[in-house]
Amino acid sequence: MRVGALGELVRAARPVAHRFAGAALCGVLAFGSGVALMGTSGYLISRAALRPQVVALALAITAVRAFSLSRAAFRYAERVISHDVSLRLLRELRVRWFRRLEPLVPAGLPDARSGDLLSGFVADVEAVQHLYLRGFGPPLVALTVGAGTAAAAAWMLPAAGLWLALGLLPAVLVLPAAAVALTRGSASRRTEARAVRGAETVELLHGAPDHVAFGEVDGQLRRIGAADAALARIARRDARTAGFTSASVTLLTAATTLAVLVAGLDAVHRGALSGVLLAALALAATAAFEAVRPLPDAARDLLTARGAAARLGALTAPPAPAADPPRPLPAPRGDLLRLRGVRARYAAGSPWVLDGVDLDLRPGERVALLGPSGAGKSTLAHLLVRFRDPDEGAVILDGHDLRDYAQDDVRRAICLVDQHAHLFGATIRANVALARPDAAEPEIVDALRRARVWDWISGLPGGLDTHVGEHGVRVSGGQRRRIALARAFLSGARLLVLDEPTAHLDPATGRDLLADVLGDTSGTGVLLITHTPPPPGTADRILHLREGRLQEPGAGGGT
Ligand SMILES: Nc1ncnc2c1ncn2[C@@H]1O[C@H](COP(=O)(O)OP(=O)(O)OP(=O)(O)O)[C@@H](O)[C@H]1O
Repeated sequence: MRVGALGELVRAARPVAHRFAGAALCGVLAFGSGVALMGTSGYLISRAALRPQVVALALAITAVRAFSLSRAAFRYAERVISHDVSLRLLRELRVRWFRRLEPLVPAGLPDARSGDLLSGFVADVEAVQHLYLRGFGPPLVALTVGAGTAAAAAWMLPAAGLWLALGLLPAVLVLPAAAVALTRGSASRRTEARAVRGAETVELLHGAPDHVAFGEVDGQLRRIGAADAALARIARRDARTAGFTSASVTLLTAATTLAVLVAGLDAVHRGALSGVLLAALALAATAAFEAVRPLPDAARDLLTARGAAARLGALTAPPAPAADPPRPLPAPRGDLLRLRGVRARYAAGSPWVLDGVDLDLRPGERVALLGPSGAGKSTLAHLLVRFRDPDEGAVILDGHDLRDYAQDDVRRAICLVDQHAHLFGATIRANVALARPDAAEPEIVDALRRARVWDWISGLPGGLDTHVGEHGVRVSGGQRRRIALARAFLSGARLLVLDEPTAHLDPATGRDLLADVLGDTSGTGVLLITHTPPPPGTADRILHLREGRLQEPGAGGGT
């Protein structure tokens, strides 16, 4: 793993480091109690077989009781603390990665498919979370308990300690290395296969009508099936590896116990070890392997977490297309907007989409921006809400460059209703109130009325509380646009940028809507992006975007 990525992940865990240490300590005490329980039990049974006075067994009986209770108590505590750490880390990591991803999203993640993002991002964040509890925790516990048990065994009988150490070493070093070697490629292949399956499934769901219309459902299902089969193959291979390492640990346990037993028997015959300690030694050796059993899985989890961290790093590596200044200016009112010599393009060396745009939008002015498809109208709109910044020139709001304000403040002053305005899978009320969560119902109704959609909503059985479905699938394209428009009206922004608000509307409703939007006398400025000229007399100015520049054919409603 890159040191940077690992270092960052360790830093992210700093707030829960003491809890992690607590979980590891409880783990050590639980496994330690298990070893001690087995050892004292062996001693107790051997000693009891010699039929001493009960009082001579009292200490061993108490110790067995104490260790059986402490093992359960520490195991319980370890589980509670480690789950708590796990959930806290998950929250910390989700927020951390989401914060990184969020600034990249407005300008789009052109290389990512949404299904990939959905399955890959979530799974990767969860895998990184396991780095600590499954990747770092078990080795810490195993090393402490293994070394402690070997040392205790050596204290009783050096040969037993040596055999135990020799048996534990392959379980600590060789088997985890073998697990990593056998599954090296599978962690990334599994994530890729999962991402492909997620992407293809989302593709099937989103494109269902087109798949059905063009008879492509079977083809799409085959692609999902192939991704699923690839996942199953990887899972079978992983299961074989897990079976191999688990069986190997069992074999090592049996062989080491046998070796300790033989060494112990020899020592008993030589009189170097009391016979009642023989069973204690052998059983403690068996118990010590319980602590090292999770190590091969831990090594695989480390590998998976490493890959996940690398993918998350790569996904969020591109610099954000717009960033907040270190000390933002106070929020602008959003009165006067100026563009000066604005040039923008999507890649260095590619043609300029905007090539020297100058524009003044005075308070309350209503301007229509026309241009053929691909002329750069949406690109211009994105510059106004800082989804991206101009490559050259400046967008100036209330006398200051947009880049001197916090992005959120700019978006409160200038509200964009994008071509692809999104409706969330919630009620109409929630979708509109998103712009101003404290808005009263009459304000929401008023916004919907201005967007010319209230008549339809008021006739619905659920009214404002009608659910629009995921991505607004239960409402028509035109209704979706108008609900999004109502959201912009409710926002209270001083300048609205409306990208094709009349798409999907019948000509009469479209005309009425434009007349309402442009005829608004509340002082809100409007930049209307459209392919078709607005009704005569409604816009203060009509501008044309051609070859990256704005041209003004004349004031008024005609073109
Ligand atoms: N994310 C992007 N990456 C690369 N090129 C892009 C990107 N977005 C837009 N473009 C290109 O920039 C040009 C302008 O696109 P833009 O969406 O601004 O045009 P538009 O005038 O809004 O078109 P329409 O009226 O069809 O919506 C197009 O040639 C388009 O292919």
